[in-house]
This record gives sequence, C-alpha cells and structure tokens, in this order.
Amino acid sequence: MARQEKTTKKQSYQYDAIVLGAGPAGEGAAMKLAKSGKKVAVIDQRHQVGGNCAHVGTIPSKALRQTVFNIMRYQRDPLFQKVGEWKQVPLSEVLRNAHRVIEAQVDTHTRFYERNQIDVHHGRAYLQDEHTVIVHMLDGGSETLSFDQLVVATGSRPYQPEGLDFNHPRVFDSDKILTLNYPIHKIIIYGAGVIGSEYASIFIGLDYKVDLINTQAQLLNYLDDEIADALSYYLRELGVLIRHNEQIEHLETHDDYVVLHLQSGKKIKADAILWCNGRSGNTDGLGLENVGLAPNSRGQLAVNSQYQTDVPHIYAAGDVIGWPSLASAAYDQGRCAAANMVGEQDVQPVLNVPTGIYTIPEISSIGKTEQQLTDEKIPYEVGQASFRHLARAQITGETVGVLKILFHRETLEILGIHCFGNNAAEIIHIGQAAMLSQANNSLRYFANTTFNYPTMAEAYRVAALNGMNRLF
Ligand SMILES: Cc1cc2nc3c(=O)[nH]c(=O)nc-3n(C[C@H](O)[C@H](O)[C@H](O)COP(=O)(O)OP(=O)(O)OC[C@H]3O[C@@H](n4cnc5c(N)ncnc54)[C@H](O)[C@@H]3O)c2cc1C
Ligand SMILES: NC(=O)c1ccc[n+]([C@@H]2O[C@H](COP(=O)([O-])OP(=O)(O)OC[C@H]3O[C@@H](n4cnc5c(N)ncnc54)[C@H](O)[C@@H]3O)[C@@H](O)[C@H]2O)c1
Repeated sequence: MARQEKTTKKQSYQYDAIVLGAGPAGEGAAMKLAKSGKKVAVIDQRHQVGGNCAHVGTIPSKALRQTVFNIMRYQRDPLFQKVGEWKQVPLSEVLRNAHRVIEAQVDTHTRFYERNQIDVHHGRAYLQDEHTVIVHMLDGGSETLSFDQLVVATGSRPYQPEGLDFNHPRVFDSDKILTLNYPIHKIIIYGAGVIGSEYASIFIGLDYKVDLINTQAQLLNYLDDEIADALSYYLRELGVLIRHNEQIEHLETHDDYVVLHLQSGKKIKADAILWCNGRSGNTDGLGLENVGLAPNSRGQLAVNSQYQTDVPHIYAAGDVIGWPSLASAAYDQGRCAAANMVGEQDVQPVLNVPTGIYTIPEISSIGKTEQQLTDEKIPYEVGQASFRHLARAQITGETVGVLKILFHRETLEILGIHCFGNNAAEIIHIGQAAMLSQANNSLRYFANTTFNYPTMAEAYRVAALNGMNRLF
C-alpha cells in the first residue's frame, strides 16, 4: 500500500470498490467512485501509478516525438543549422525529455490518488473469488482485499508472436524500444498501424534509415483516403521506405544485425527490428476463471453499454475491452463505468472519439470519411483549406497540411472533419465542438464566426467558404 509502512507480510482490507490498474481507465473509475463517497482501492503491479500510458505508451512516445520534431524544425531553420552534431544520438539521450515528463505525470497522478484518499496497493492482482482479490506485492508479501464491486482496467501490452525472441538485443517491441541504448543506422518497423507509423516518423526524424512493413494494402485504412495518401507521401518524402501487403516469413537474428525474410521472397537487413503488430489485453494470470469470466483470443473482455461484464458487479474499461484502445477514451470509459456502478441514470457510453495520430505531420479526424458517405449515398460536399495559404502557418513555417470539412449539401450539417498537418490533434477540437453541438452543427457557424487572426483556426473559415462556393 502506497502510504503505509511495509510491516506485515499478510494484510486484509475491505473496500466498497477495487480497481485493477492505475492507467487512465483505472484512474477515471477510481476518482469517480471516490467522489461518490465509496471506499476505493487501486491495485497496480508497477511501483508507480500512471499505467502503461504514462510509462511505456502515450506519454513517452509523445514526448520523444516532440524532441524529434524540435530537432527536425531546427534542421530546417537556416538560423539554427549550426546547432551542432545531433545525428545518431542514442535514443536514450533523446529520451531524456520523455523521462522528465513521465516523472512529472507520476507526481501529478500520485497526488490525485492521495487527495481523494484512494489506497494504492502495488502488486500483481489475482482474483480468488467473486469478492476477493489477492495482491502479490513487489516485496514478496501478499494482501487479501475484499470488495463489493470491481473494475478491471488492466490495459494491454504488445502482442508477441511465437517464434520471435524479444530477449534478443536487436528485437524490440514498443515497450522495449524505450530502452534502446546503442546507435543504429537502419531499423525495420513491422506493422504500420498507429504505433508503427508514429515510430517511423520518429526514427526517420532521427536520421535512421527506416523500412516500414505494412501487412495491409494501405496505411491506416480507416482514415479518409486523401489523408492516408498524404501520410504515405510525406513519410516517403522524409525517406521512409514503405512496403505494403507483406507478411513475415521468419526473422534471422545475429549479434549485430537482423534479416527479415518476407513471404514475398524479399529479405531486409537492418541493425534492429521494432515489432508493432498487435496488442493483447492484460487478462492472463488474473484469475478471471474464478469469477466466471472468459476473455477473447486477444485477451479482451466483453462489456455492455454500461461497461458491465457478464458478472453484474464486475465492470471493465480501457484497453482491456478493445476498441478504441486510446488513453483519451480509457479515462472517460472508466468514469462512465463508475457512474453506472454508483447508480447514476442516463450515463452515455463513450462512442464519439476523435482520432489523433502523432506522426510527423500529425493527423486527426472525427466523423465520417468520404468513402463512408459515398457508400451510404449521403449527398455531401467538401470544403478545404490548405495550410500553406494561412498566415499563421507561414509564420510558424509549418505549411504542410490541409483541413477538410465534409458537410451535407442540403442541410449544411457537418458530417466529418479530417485534418493533416502540425497540431491537427488540437485543431480538430474546434470542429468537434461545433459538430457535436445541436445548435451550431452547420457549416454556417464557421463562415459567420470571427476567429482570432492569425491562427490555425482560420482554416475552418477558409474551408467553410470554400465548401459553400461549391454549392449550386
Ligand atoms: C506506443 C504507444 C503510443 C500510444 N499513443 C497514444 C496516443 O497518442 N493517444 C492515445 O489516446 N492513446 C495512445 N496509446 C494508447 C494508450 O496508451 C492506451 O489506450 C491507454 O494506456 C489505456 O489505458 P488503460 O488504463 O486501459 O491501461 P494501461 O495504461 O495499459 O494501464 C494498465 C495498468 O494495469 C496494470 N496491470 C495489468 N495487469 C495487472 C495485474 N494483474 N495486477 C495489477 N496491475 C496490473 C499495468 O501494469 C498497467 O500499469 C498509445 C499506446 C502505445 C503503446
Ligand atoms: N496516437 C494514438 O492515438 C495512438 C498511438 C499509438 C497507439 N495507439 C493505440 O494502440 C493500439 C495499437 O496500435 P497498433 O498500431 O499496433 O495497431 P493494432 O495493434 O491495433 O493492429 C496492428 C495489426 O495487428 C493485428 N492484431 C492486433 N492485436 C492482435 C493480437 N493480439 N494478435 C494478433 N494480431 C493482432 C491487427 O489486426 C492489425 O492487423 C491501437 O488500437 C491504437 O488505438 C494509439
């Protein structure tokens, strides 16, 4: 337990609710339960709170990306070109900023638990029966905790297929890559989902040679086609070699290099490989069989719209329930689960989630794509603003990008917003606010509203007027 001396080897506690996992989903649930007057405990196998999100996922990868983005920006700016030799700096050096952010995040979140009098037990949780969890503590002891209600928020981890030796110093997954401490010149990234595409941007920004192996026919096929094409174009422009429709045959490992053999017959040699293909829910070894719950083949738990599992007093939220597997959604799901647990009425499940992909350049979207609207035969029109024409983009030098608004050509209702370019993940929220408000969901809002100038928000006015000019 966090704020208690390690005295006994065995302890027993009684709680109204226990939350397994101190990532965003667990935190969202625990805070809501505590605010509702429940006696709450959180169990996490790490010695610090924050979950995989803070320690190996969102936070370090985004902090790393920011450092690389800054390096790329300096390199482009003639004023800073003599900044010094930065090429081939070990990742551990570049990660220094990430570690600083992780520490700051852990401090902040630790205080949240303390201020809300939530007990944090550090150890591995095992469900003994429907109302008892055993915590195998990091110091070797154990605690027995009983609960009336439970939230499973144990998150996910990289999927490691059989036949790949992740203990080999040149074979990495997205957790282990944060420990890479030797210089490399070329890396293979296998899997071109969000994680693979984001790391491709990071490594190419560090001037490594990058081969991105995509098992699918195009990058991120759930994105609007034009945006996915733009991503492919700019990754290639930066030097990433993308190979689509490829599958691993086997991986050859050596002391100082790896060779990836593909089913197509191609062979790729590199200093290291980063495996980014798939994640599995953390449900194994949790004792779910003792409470009558069975996860699917990816370790995920099924829940209803209240985030309740098949066992009525056990809820689940975050990556462990699958889609959308985002930190943003995980926190809200945890909060919704808790609201349902304390009997709040009309709690809306988390469905309207924007996409924010931190490649370089960034991508963000909400609502429907052009392909979906075409398939559904909805009469839509497009309004576009190219970043290169915006004063703010010219001032910052971040001129690569576009904002696309898809709207109903008769009602002017906004149906989808897709953005590619610097700060896209922030820019999308302006459109999201209008789109989700009943009163303002009209293209007219952007045409008739005065925005600060110069800002990137101006893109909405430019795109709205562009779209209206297409109507006849
Ligand atoms: C490289 C990477 C980049 C990402 N970038 C983004 C991004 O930019 N934006 C975004 O929204 N999302 C991003 N994600 C996804 C995001 O990190 C996850 O969606 C989020 O962490 C899920 O939160 P969670 O609370 O469900 O679980 P987690 O953050 O996975 O935390 C679960 C916690 O439970 C603990 N635990 C597991 N089993 C047990 C047990 N038996 N006993 C005790 N404790 C246990 C784990 O150790 C962990 O601390 C990224 C993920 C990765 C891997
Ligand atoms: N910026 C962001 O929002 C961000 C950044 C990084 C990661 N993430 C989240 O992390 C998750 C993982 O991202 P990803 O890029 O690795 O994509 P992914 O893991 O969802 O998919 C990659 C491929 O692996 C397959 N796969 C997934 N789980 C598997 C399993 N257990 N066994 C076998 N195959 C499996 C998928 O079908 C897909 O073909 C995503 O759901 C994403 O939402 C988000």
